[in-house]
Amino acid sequence: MSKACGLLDWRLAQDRLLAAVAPTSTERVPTASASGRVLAQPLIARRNQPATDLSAMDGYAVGAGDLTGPWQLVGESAAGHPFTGNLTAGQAVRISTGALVPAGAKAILLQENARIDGNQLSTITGTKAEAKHIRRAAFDFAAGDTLLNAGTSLSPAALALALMGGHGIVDVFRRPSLAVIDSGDELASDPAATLPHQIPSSNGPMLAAMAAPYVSAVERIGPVADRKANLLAALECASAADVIVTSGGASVGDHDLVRPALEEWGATIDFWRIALKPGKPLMVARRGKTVILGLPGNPVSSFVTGWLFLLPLLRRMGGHAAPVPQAVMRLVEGDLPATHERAEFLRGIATDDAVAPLDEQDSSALRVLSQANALIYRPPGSPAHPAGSPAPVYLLQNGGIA
Ligand SMILES: Nc1nc2c(c(=O)[nH]1)N[C@H]1C(S)=C(S)[C@@H](COP(=O)(O)OP(=O)(O)OC[C@H]3O[C@@H](n4cnc5c(N)ncnc54)[C@H](O)[C@@H]3O)O[C@H]1N2
Ligand code: MOO
Repeated sequence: MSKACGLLDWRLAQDRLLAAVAPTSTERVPTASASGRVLAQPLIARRNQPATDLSAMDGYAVGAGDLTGPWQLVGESAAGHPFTGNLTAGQAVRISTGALVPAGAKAILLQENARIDGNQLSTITGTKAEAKHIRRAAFDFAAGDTLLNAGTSLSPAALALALMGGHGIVDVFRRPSLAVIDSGDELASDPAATLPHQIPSSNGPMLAAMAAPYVSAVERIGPVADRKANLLAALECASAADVIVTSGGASVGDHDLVRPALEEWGATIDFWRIALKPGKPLMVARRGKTVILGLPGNPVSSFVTGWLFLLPLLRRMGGHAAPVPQAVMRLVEGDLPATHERAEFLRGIATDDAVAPLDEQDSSALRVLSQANALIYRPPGSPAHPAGSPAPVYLLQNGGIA
């Protein structure tokens, strides 16, 4: 735990948020459209793969005996059109990749090594038919094998595996619904018509885009004026959502009304303000089954807290077994200053073995955030970090989860 006075350690805050939620219900969806959905049950193979021995190459399946031939051609086994006879010694059939290896066949002669003369098949000198070109029945998996565990998110490969395992429909967790509220008198909804005292309201669309893979629906509300009555009306409008996320108005200023509005709305504040930079004014509250995340308004603070709290929350509610981002180690190209009471997530550009911190680390600097592909993690109370030594880094492209 950090030494921050009055500020909650960000990992404890994350644990506390996630410990209080669980997936609620499941649904059955066609596997082909279940990309990114999370399995509610272990996926057990319903079939052997492959179901029978198959050829791995185009060529000729040959019967028992001398693997250098010659053989007599007696038919063809094409993909989807098996040869139904039984090959005896000295016999062969034309075979294509993926076609069923006929009964009695012992090896495959590659097409490139074959010489054909009428019905007669022989090998090019120095070559022979080989058993290694046969894919054995059930070599990939057998009926009854556990292919994927509950809590696994269906990657494109896992989705293909589920189909190959005989599952046209999968049991998955329902995803939560989300409402996103932007608040602040200075926010303009039309970025092309922004007056000098205004700024475009970018957090809501950013958070909605980040959350999109993990939610059943997103409703965007606002921008909402800095008046408690308006915030109360916005919360009421969002009340059917499983998760409500607000941005802005979370700090200590006179116009930071999210906390009083939540309290008046009947929500219980779980915690407010954590030892995190950027992202100190994070607030977590509940009303009934609804979880409310109050994120800071600064765009980078909103992004970082969205990434560290909102996305893990949505993943956990959607049944994901590993909802939090995982760090990798990279050598830092450049000195980093000491940190104080707050843990810091610095924007950087990571390559295969190194990470370069970006110059501008202001919590409103969107240009640098959009250039970054990684967040460099600096624990609270860290001494200055010398260039060339390793630090934990969270890669942003894949949500930090391999
Ligand atoms: N006296 C103190 N002042 C501040 C503290 C503090 O502890 N004491 N904390 C600072 C920190 S850290 C942060 S982070 C910010 C967060 O403040 P709020 O969550 O109350 O956010 P706002 O004041 O409403 O806005 C901050 C900044 O972000 C812009 N913003 C807000 N909403 C959006 C949006 N939807 N899209 C784009 N940009 C948005 C807003 O215009 C402000 O520029 O407080 C510090 N202050
Ligand atoms: O926490 Mo604020 O998010 O440092 O800018």
